[in-house]
Amino acid sequence: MIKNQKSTWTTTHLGVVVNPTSSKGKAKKMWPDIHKELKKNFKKISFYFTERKRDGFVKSRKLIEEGCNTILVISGDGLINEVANEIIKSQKKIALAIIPIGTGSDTAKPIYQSMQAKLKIKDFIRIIKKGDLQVYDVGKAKYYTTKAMDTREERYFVNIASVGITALICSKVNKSSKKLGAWSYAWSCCQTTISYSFPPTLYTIFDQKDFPTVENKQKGKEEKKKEIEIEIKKEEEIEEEEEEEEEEEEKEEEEEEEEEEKGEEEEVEENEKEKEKTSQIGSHWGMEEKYDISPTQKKKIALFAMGIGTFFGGGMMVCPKSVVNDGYFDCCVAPSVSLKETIQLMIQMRSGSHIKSKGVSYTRGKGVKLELPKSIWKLSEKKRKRELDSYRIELEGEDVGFLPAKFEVVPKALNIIVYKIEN
Ligand SMILES: Nc1ncnc2c1ncn2[C@@H]1O[C@H](COP(=O)(O)OP(=O)(O)OP(=O)(O)O)[C@@H](O)[C@H]1O
Repeated sequence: MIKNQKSTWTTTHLGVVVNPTSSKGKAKKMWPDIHKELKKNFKKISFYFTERKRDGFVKSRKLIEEGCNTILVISGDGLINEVANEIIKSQKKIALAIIPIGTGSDTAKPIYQSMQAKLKIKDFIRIIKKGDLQVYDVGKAKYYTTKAMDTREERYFVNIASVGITALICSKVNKSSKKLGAWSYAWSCCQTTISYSFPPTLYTIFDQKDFPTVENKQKGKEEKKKEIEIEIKKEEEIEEEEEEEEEEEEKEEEEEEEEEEKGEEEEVEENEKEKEKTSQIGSHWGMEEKYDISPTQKKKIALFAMGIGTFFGGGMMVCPKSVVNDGYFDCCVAPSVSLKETIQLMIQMRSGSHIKSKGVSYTRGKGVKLELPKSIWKLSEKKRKRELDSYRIELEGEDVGFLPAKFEVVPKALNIIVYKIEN
């Protein structure tokens, strides 16, 4: 959903970034026709083709330096994210325009949702020239880029960030050739759902604001707090049991392989040191001082999604109530359930009806902190790295890193040229 906050924008110098590999080369094929139309409508145009992954950052920086006041992305969600990051970082008023030619193209869906017919190149160019500008909030994510947790990165997102099964699916889709187009998601979805381990995750929502549902109104604040406390206790009991099991497993392994024993002990010591390092960083996220904190919850989750926008995974309405400039993330937390229920949940996501399902929590917040359970540090490095696959983060469909991580809303940070129904 988009709340009306529009102004009109005149493009004086148009910059264009094209991903020639997007949607199996569709953007490259369409470029000569698009370029011809652009030349008819804009006096000054600069354009670049991206040559490799992350090249969108470099090419959009060049366009900003050349003085473009609108940058048009001809591609899918991944390149939109790269260009949006450079526009935000430049702190200049530069409009983002999109011709969505991606496998998923989820970011652009709400922008063009009110259009009934399939858009033609001429339609997109007319929209860009008309320049109806919509101000958007963006999310700012900070996370580890490696499983070794030696490097961190900060990156903005315009649409959705998620952790859990979806992030693992994204990593698999992006490693695949995407030959199957939209079916790539479905195929990786099936493979991942069958093997996913639903690890316990700690999450804290800052400045939480629940949606005014009948259920939420009836529950007093105290009652809710009690519920959470009970839940945390239950989860702690589960984790204690799991820890015991893991310890037993480790012991067995140690007995079997005396050689490995020494190495493992050293590793655990190393892990403890790393844990200290990581949790120290975790305690200095700088969120606690800034916002009201809701109690940290520990749950085995299938998914935690934060949305400025609505869609992910090639058309799934994971955050159906999101408003792009209300200053909040919509936060959707789906619990760990059976394989059958997980598939049902994914089907419901196509219409957004999953938010009414039992166990799904749907709320809003200005910030989110997601952390690893302590038990992960008791695992050997090999096992821990394997387990970290379930703690991946995806932004705009790009598999970018791992927990622990923090996410904050940056209000009204980006201007996008959108479609507007003509009166
Ligand atoms: N020339 C290139 N060669 C290889 N990868 C590229 C190239 N240009 C861009 N990329 C990378 O391709 C990835 C996917 O791009 P993009 O998201 O735009 O297309 P898509 O995957 O078809 O669409 P969607 O994300 O909507 O499914 C991005 O990570 C981007 O950095």
